Formats: sequence, C-alpha cells, structure tokens
Amino acid sequence: MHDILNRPATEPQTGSSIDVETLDFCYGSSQALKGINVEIPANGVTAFIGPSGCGKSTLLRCINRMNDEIPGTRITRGGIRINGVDIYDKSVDVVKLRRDVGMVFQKSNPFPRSIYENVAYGLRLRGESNKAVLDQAVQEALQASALWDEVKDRLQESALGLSGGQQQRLCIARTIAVKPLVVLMDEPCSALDPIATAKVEELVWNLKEDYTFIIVTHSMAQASRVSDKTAFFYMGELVEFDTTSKIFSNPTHKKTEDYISGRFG
Ligand SMILES: Nc1ncnc2c1ncn2[C@@H]1O[C@H](COP(=O)(O)OP(=O)(O)OP(=O)(O)O)[C@@H](O)[C@H]1O
Repeated sequence: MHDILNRPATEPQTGSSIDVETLDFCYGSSQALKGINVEIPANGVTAFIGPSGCGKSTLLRCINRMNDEIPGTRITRGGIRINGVDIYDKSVDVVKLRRDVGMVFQKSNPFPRSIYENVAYGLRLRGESNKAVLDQAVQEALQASALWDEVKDRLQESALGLSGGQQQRLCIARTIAVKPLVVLMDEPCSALDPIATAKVEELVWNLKEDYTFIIVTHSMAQASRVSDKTAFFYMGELVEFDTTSKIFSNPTHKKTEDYISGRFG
C-alpha cells in the first residue's frame, strides 16, 4: 500500500488536509499564482471559484503535480503539504502521489474498454490480479458512485456506450477505486445536463466523509449546493477563503461580492 502522504492505518480511510503555503507559480515568465496561502481541511468539499484565467485550474493541478508535465512551468516560491508531507520534495514519487490525489476532468474520459475494466484499471496497474478482490472493488466503487444499479448487468459492455453523465460517474468510480485521499475535480459537470449534474453533486456530497474533494466550478449555484468551503480567486491571487455560507451570504471583500452577484466574470 502507498503511504507517501502519511495515510492513516485505519479503515475506512479518511481524506487529507492540504496546506498551500505562499505559493508562486509561473508558466515561463508569466506568473499565474501569486502568494497563495490556504489550508484546505480534510473530509469535505472545497470549491474554487473566480473569473476565467484567475488560476483555479493551475492551483488544482499543482496539488497533484500535473503541471510538472507542462514544460517551462515552475514553482518560484512556497509549496504544498498534504498531511504535512511536502509533495514537491524530491523523495516524492509522483506516480504514487497521483494515486493518492486523484483527478476528474471536465470532459469525461473513459477508456475504450469495458465498464468493469475502466474501474479495475488502477487496481490492475497496482498489480492486483485476484478476480474476487477486483470484483469486490469494482462493485464498491460503482456503488459509491451511484452507478451500480444502472450498469450491474452490463459490466462487460463498452464504457463508451454510457451516457455522458454515466461516463462522468464512471470516471469518478475509476478514481475512487484506488482509494485516493484527495479527489480533484475540474469543472466535472460543465458538459452535463441538470439531472446528471445533480447525480454527480449528490455522490460528491455522499462521499465527502471519506475523501477531501476540491471542485473547480463556474456555477455559483453548484458551489453553494455542494461545498463546505469556498475559495475565491482573482488574477492569480486568493481573495477570500471561508465557509461557503459566509462567502455567499456575507463576503468580506467587495470583489467577492461583485463576482458572486454576477457583476463581473
Ligand atoms: N499551459 C499553459 N501555458 C501557459 N499559460 C497557461 C497555461 N495554462 C494556463 N495558463 C495561464 O495561466 C492563467 C491561469 O489559468 P487557469 O487555467 O489556471 O485559470 P482558470 O481560473 O482555471 O480559468 P478557466 O476558468 O477559464 O478554466 C491564465 O492567464 C492562463 O492563460
């Protein structure tokens, strides 16, 4: 079992707190994040909101080091700790980190394989080949993702035959099958209709006892429905971070108020 993030020995696993400390991040010479300081608590949902280009996705991708894949990017100051572990320390195995910090993308991206194999994928990659173990893990992940009843009789059919909303829930099942501690979601519902969106939001809500979720969203309604905490970003800076109820009812900063009331962005 992977333990780079001080994974608790108990079952069920619980999520992890994330400390972003005075983080500056650049794409080449262009600075996209400026002095970000935020402590994201374990086991709950935090929403990242803000106008296009303010740095939400960049920060999200820093949390599982996805930005490492983009040439010319670098952190010029500060860092990120998950459960107290500096995730940019050179001893950290990035592949293992991304297992503990899973990601769900804007556009669902199931592999062109069966529903079963999509969910079993990460476990197989980890070397699991026992059919009973895989069967159980696949069932549990699909149940947790509220998809089991819809697919239990067609597990061997192609995942590409599912609807868009089902595919997105399948991607969530694939992510949680390997029992990550943190789940990063980058506008996971932007391609979904309201019913599929409600299902994804409900499953996030139901899973938040076990995982730490961060969701980037352009929907103020979604942020207020699904998150416990909200971070508002503007031009690469974190303007305000607070409980979602406070941000949406009585924000401290005028910029936050202007944004949530639709005056810009
Ligand atoms: N791969 C990249 N190379 C260079 N600059 C980038 C890259 N990705 C993002 N940027 C720049 O970094 C800044 C922050 O972008 P980011 O995608 O993090 O914003 P965002 O708040 O997630 O925006 P959106 O809501 O439109 O997705 C922007 O100025 C953007 O142009």
